[in-house]
Amino acid sequence: MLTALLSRTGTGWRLMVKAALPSGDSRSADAFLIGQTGVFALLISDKGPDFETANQILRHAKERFAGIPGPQGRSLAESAIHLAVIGQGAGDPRQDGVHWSLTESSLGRIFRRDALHLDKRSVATIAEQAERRLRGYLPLAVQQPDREPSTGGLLDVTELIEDQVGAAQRRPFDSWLTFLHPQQNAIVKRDYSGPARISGPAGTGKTVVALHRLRHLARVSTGPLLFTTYVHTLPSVIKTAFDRLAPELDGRVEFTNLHAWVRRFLAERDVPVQVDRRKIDTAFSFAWMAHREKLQVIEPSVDYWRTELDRVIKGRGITTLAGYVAVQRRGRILRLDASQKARVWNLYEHYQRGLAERGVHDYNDLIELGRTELARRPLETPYAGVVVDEVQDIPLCGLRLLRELAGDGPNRLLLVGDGQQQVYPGGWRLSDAGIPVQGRGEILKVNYRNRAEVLGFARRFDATNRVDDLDGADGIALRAAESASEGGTTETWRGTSGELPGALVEAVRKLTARLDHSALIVFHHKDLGRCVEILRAAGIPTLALENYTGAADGKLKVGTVHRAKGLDFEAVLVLQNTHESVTGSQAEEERRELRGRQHLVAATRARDFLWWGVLDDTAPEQADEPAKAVEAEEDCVHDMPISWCSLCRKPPPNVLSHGFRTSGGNAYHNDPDCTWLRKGQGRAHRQGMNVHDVTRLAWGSVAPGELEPCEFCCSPQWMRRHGH
Ligand SMILES: Nc1ncnc2c1ncn2[C@@H]1O[C@H](COP(=O)(O)OP(=O)(O)OP(=O)(O)O)[C@@H](O)[C@H]1O
Repeated sequence: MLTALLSRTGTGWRLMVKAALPSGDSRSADAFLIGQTGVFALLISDKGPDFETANQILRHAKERFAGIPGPQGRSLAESAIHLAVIGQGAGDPRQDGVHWSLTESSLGRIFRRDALHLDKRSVATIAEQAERRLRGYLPLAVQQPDREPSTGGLLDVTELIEDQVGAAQRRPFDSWLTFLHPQQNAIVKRDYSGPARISGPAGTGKTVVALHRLRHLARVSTGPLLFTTYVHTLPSVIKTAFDRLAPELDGRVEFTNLHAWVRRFLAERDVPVQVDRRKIDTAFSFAWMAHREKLQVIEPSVDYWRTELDRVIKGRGITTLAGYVAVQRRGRILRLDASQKARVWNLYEHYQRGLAERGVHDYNDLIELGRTELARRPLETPYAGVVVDEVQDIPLCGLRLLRELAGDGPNRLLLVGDGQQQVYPGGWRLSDAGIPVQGRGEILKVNYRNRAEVLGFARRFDATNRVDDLDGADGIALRAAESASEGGTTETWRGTSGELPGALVEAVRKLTARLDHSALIVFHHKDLGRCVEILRAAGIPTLALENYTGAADGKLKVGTVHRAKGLDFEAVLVLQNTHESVTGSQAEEERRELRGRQHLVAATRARDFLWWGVLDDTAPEQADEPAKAVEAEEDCVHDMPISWCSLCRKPPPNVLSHGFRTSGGNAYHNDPDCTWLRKGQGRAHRQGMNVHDVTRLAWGSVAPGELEPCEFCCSPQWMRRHGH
């Protein structure tokens, strides 16, 4: 056994062995092995230690290695220290999450190159410190023969192993796996008597700390653990990172998004639930048709009112008009008096009837069903800990559910997020959800992700925080974050749709980062379609962010900011579209705030390089060019239905062949037969336009009259801007 360990010292591993073996001291390790995969306290024993002994040996190891300084004022994290028991009778190598059980033949797991956490310099620094701190241990190493290319024996074997794992070896070191800021280190182990909150600006390591803490909780508790978030793409990427941090905890922590968790829970309990996006949209469209006139005089945007239903009324679990009248609508700038709220309530009731008639639930209903079921019969095996990341985007009803799921016990609930990065509308106070965090709020301030140049660029965005980061107290803005790394590059571009293909492809080609460590982020689906088409034509491989799991695949990641939040990439390209209405209304002010936060999120996804492109087709001299007219048609920025002819209730004409006519705020086809649908459908697909409802119509899932104009496209401003 010792020979096998000694042989590794020829490839940079450092070994320290107890001076007297057997020592009869069962509270400390027989040996320590330090290398690029971490620090291993080794116990040579055929019979695995009991839980208490294993913890004691680990504790001893952590005490000896605690606080070993690393780069940038950080110190060695406990997660870098492992206990491995090596003997004859080892079974499952990841037995109980506290120690690894290995035999001589499975010893190689320690040396696996797909889990490199430390560079060679850090290994040397830690070993030097360890030699000073570990009394009673002797450093041992093989004599290094002069390494001729033809040298035979042991080193050849290890070189062979290195060759086999060459690809994995080349990956960059994620130093967050082993070195944490003292404040981060403290949060990982802190005991919280109730729900706790980690806030702090983008890139300050909130998620990193949450993962270290999950690992810590897994070791000090026995129940299952849950990591959840609102975004459905994030959990799988975070799981990949967690597997690198704590490979021994395989399966102990569940990573899933909130809605997926509720769906699974309801399925297990045989609670019928029917969520159908199309039917939900249809129910809303009908309700809107019936009530829009009364609401448009307050605020013309259909989006605005849908958000009011989703995020305020249903998102906050309001079920009576009196409750709605009384509520403070956090995150909404436009004030509504009681009579205006009564009009909104009519819309809500109509919508609810629509859902019931169609036998469907929306996403808020799903959460409420989950809450009801949980109250009826709590979980048989409660979670030992629940971590909620990107908490700022979770609706209030979701927060309530998570609180009920986690319970009030110590260390049960950890809420992680940053109000400046809210990419969906709305707002809340933690106290609204009955979650008290006083005295258990942590704020991280050192940004480790973005190099100084990138951080400087992102700080320019005016991102108003509309959720409370510390239950009433203000959070820390990105402007106040400290920068941990120098350098970085930013580039900007501004141009028209016609110039975009050349500029975008050039920007991608110039990337020095690997394509799969890079991403393109946009803010609207139609820009996404446009960019993907450009990249496809240029032969650049892409992967939609919704399919990204953190695996390396050689492809550029592409998606909207909603899918990119919480992630980071070495290089990021962002495409902003200047097309925004300018009515100066309060609702628009809210949209502008939201956009500011979304811009901040997009910019802070970049570690080293940020390309910020601005698509601007509004230059007056270009307005009359025929080619631009097609672009104008594509310029509906909403995911809502595209414009409909007020006369025949069919989709809009292709502006080149038919054009619009407006009267009294309505839009009419110029084509008397309104044949746009038949002619335009294929074209719409090809152009990556907002074809959502064209397709719905073609599938027959809705009747023409059920759909509504996109208020943005049909707005007088839009018409004027595009010469209609
Ligand atoms: N202690 C650390 N040492 C080195 N790098 C770190 C450390 N903490 C965080 N980082 C780096 O910063 C990046 C951002 O960390 P993380 O995603 O946890 O930040 P965050 O605060 O959750 O960010 P956001 O709110 O923007 O999603 C990590 O991918 C990691 O590379």
